[in-house]
Amino acid sequence: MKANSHKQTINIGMLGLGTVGTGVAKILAANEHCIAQKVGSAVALKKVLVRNAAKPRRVTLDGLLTTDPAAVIDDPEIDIIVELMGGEEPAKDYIIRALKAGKHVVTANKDVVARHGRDLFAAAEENNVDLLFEASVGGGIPIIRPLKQCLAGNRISQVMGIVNGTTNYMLTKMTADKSDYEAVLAEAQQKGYAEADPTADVGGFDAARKIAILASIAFGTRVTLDDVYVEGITGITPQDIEYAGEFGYVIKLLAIAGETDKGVDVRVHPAFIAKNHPLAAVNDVFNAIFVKGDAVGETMFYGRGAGEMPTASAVVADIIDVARDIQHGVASRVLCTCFDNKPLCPIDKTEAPYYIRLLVEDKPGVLAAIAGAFGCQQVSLNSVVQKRKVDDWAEIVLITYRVSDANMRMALSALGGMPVVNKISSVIRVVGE
Ligand SMILES: NC(=O)C1=CN([C@@H]2O[C@H](COP(=O)(O)OP(=O)(O)OC[C@H]3O[C@@H](n4cnc5c(N)ncnc54)[C@H](OP(=O)(O)O)[C@@H]3O)[C@@H](O)[C@H]2O)C=CC1
Ligand SMILES: N[C@@H](CC=O)C(=O)O
Ligand code: NA
Repeated sequence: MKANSHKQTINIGMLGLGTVGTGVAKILAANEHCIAQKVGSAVALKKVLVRNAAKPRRVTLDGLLTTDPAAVIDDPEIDIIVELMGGEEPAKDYIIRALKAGKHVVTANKDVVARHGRDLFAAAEENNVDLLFEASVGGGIPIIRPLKQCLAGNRISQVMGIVNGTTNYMLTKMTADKSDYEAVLAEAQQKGYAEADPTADVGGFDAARKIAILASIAFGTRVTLDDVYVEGITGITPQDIEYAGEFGYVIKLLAIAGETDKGVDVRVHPAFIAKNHPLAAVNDVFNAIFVKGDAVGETMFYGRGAGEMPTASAVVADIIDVARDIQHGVASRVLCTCFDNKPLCPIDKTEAPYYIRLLVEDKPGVLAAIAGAFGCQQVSLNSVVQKRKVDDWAEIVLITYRVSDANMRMALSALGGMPVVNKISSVIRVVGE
């Protein structure tokens, strides 16, 4: 340890005291002694920015709350800014201001990292400070640090998993208890899993931000939110969940990134996944991320992907890492790792088997006509089921063999134009076959 850089107390300025901020304050207080042992000095909250200072809080932080961002960011005694406000602005502005003021930054904000990572890392590098964001993906699961450090000797070929706790909680309850969509979303919000605007969760954008961050690190090329193909779970119905079960699958919202010969494939969409696949057993708020490397082979990271204490666990670990760097007089050791500029694989070049549910006229020859429309686009049918009627229409459910997204779109467009087809109710990819 460099004697001249040793500090008695490392001061934290926190921006935000909501679900995660409250967890961080609790851990810093409860584990004060062992954190101090690990760092070699005290680590203390000095100021906390909130929007509404009069709001009741679940932690007592007498005299620390402020509604003035400058009182935190510009305080010369604050060493580390911990940003836990969420959203792109003003969070991005505050982070950049802090980095430019020579402060280290820890954030859980995937919105900012997924869209503005390049600017943030440039500012951190220019000012020779740390920028850590372990909580931004997978909540309490270690995944950023493993990818950047523990697996740094590998060429990573695939990262795939469940990275949104809210939707996994919802799909689990909708599958196991046949719970109503709106009711389970409200439960996930009440438990502190959902984003301030939960359309980011159910629309797939939260998972898209996370897979953009993971893909950037895994493949060493900048992937932003705008590069990710996104479908959420808003169209998933109890009928789809039931049919999935009958065919031997469960429905999960998957985030997938792979380096292929067509480019870097990065997408988020609901998927049928076989009941015996390890991801099928990842339930409730749990997340799991598979990473495949050329040396290590397959690894899987599993744990709670959202919620107060698991997320705060990752934030506090980052704070400890930065505090150790401060005590050792080092910084910005592992910043941006996007050394390449790789092309992206367009979604229409990806391939999968598909589950399709549609309503058609209930008369002879219709099934043959539908099979013919698929056949014209090289889509072969693996299984076809007709189980019930909806009003006067026959509900047909089918699973195709593997086909390109482009061919599937053309087949669906042809089907949509057929007079015997009333409605294409659902189209969901099958993954892991
Ligand atoms: N919740 C979770 O499970 C996880 C969250 N994250 C990320 O962590 C971050 C925080 O999430 P979470 O704790 O759930 O969010 P909350 O909405 O619970 O808390 C946000 C906090 O920030 C404060 N705040 C928001 N905007 C401003 C502003 N403009 N000026 C001052 N204060 C502001 C709020 O103040 P006030 O209290 O006065 O309203 C509140 O204390 C987000 O980036 C989120 O994506 C990451 C992983 C998991
Ligand atoms: N809303 C997010 C919170 C953690 O990132 C989720 O549900 O996973
Ligand atoms: Na994490």
